[in-house]
Amino acid sequence: MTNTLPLRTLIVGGANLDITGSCFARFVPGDSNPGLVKNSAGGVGRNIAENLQRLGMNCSLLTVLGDDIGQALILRSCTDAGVDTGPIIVHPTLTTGTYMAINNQLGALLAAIADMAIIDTLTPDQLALKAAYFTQADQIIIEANLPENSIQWICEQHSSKPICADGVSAAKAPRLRSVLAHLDVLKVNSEEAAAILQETGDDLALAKKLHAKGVKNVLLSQGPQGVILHNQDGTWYKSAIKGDNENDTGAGDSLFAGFVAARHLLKRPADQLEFAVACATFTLSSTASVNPKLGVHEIRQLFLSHLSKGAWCS
Ligand SMILES: Nc1ncnc2c1ncn2[C@@H]1O[C@H](COP(=O)(O)OP(=O)(O)OP(=O)(O)O)[C@@H](O)[C@H]1O
Ligand SMILES: O=c1[nH]cc([C@@H]2O[C@H](CO)[C@@H](O)[C@H]2O)c(=O)[nH]1
Repeated sequence: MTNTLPLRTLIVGGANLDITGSCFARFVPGDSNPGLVKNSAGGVGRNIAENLQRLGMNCSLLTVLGDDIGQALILRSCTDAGVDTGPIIVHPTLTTGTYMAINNQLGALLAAIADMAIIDTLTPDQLALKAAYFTQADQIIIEANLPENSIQWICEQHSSKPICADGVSAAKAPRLRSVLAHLDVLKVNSEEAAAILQETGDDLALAKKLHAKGVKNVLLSQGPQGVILHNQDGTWYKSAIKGDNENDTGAGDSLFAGFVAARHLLKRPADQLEFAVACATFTLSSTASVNPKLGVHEIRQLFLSHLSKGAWCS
């Protein structure tokens, strides 16, 4: 099997400096907790780009960075992975997006703050300056960090290309509400699905409603429970894999990227979902927001050795 997917993918979205503090012992609110604080490159769009590139796709990242230390870290992370940074815009005064997360001693998120004012400058006018990257792309990935009018602009201008989207957070996911009918794949968790639909319900019911609103493939992640895929051909479930959980951050981004890549690597939806879950598990075992050791070969060896050769596309 070849591990190179020739598809040129343009990812438009956020890039952050992730500052993650993990407690050594039980978290005590209102006090200083001994622990480990780590900086890593993050942001949903950037994470997806790095994951996809490491899985063999040909990725360009369109985001906006400040002229600061975050820029250097993020550019290096992309370059190390092989992501094309050509479309990236540098803003002269605003600070690079920053995400500050506090994890408990098991690596699970307790609270986080996302300071991403800079991404509001990624307006349709700015995106239009990068027209060549949109034209060259075989598929486009967007996420809900983007301003709503930019999301709409991309979906209207490039409706002939497959567009996949990530809901990011319950606060931002509603920005995707008006473009659901344009989406080939939408990755959400339960809270994001409910926020888009403005109603609650069980996860399968939410996934079905998003599909009824025009999303072709709904990927609804359920944390430690696993994930649901729903499309016109049916519904698939995959349980999460229990493993060493170093850091929750980025598992969903890796799941999404794993699924997008797996659709070109594996024939059956059940296997594609299994590949995606394996990517999420692999990320959870890393202290960074993306596991730098990710690769198709690694996922295949560690998690999918039971699949026959015929399950793979080539
Ligand atoms: N505690 C866990 N144990 C095992 N697997 C997990 C755990 N938490 C998450 N996962 C895996 O990661 C996937 C994505 O997790 P989750 O549903 O929390 O995504 P998310 O809400 O988008 O998270 P994030 O915003 O941190 O990326 C799940 O579908 C599951 O496969
Ligand atoms: O509003 C946001 N919160 C968090 C993130 C990023 O999510 C990643 C984890 O899924 C993490 O890297 C953070 O920067 C974002 O891009 N926007």
